[in-house]
Amino acid sequence: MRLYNRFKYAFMGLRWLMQKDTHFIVHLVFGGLAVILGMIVGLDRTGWLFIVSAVFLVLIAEAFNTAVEAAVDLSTDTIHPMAKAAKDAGAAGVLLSAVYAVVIGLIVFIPYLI
Ligand SMILES: Nc1ncnc2c1ncn2[C@@H]1O[C@H](COP(=O)(O)OP(=O)(O)OP(=O)(O)O)[C@@H](O)[C@H]1O
Repeated sequence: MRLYNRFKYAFMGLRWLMQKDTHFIVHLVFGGLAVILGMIVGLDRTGWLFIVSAVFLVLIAEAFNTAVEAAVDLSTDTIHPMAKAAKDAGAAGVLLSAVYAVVIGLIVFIPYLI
């Protein structure tokens, strides 16, 4: 696939996530709030590295989880243990990334806020 097409389809995926996946929007809003808070408290270089990494990790996990959900829904419309396992594992990935982001947020921001 040509480089141009790869970017084109990736941006189509981003647009789809922003139109159809409310969880992705919620993560985007929280990520934006973390960035605004970072600007307000004047994060140092290391703080920005961790905050930006945590924000992107959550967005990436949500994007892959949504892809798994779409693929599962396409593959079956019946109740199946493997469909449940795939969706639950995807949700677990998002949960782990969100817990990581909260822990990083607390470690980075608490010293600035006290
Ligand atoms: N085909 C299926 N077979 C068995 N269990 C399923 C199936 N589809 C969904 N589930 C179960 O229901 C849960 C919720 O599924 P659902 O498709 O509503 O995803 P979701 O996490 O609510 O995502 P969204 O709200 O973005 O659609 C899954 O985590 C899984 O445990």
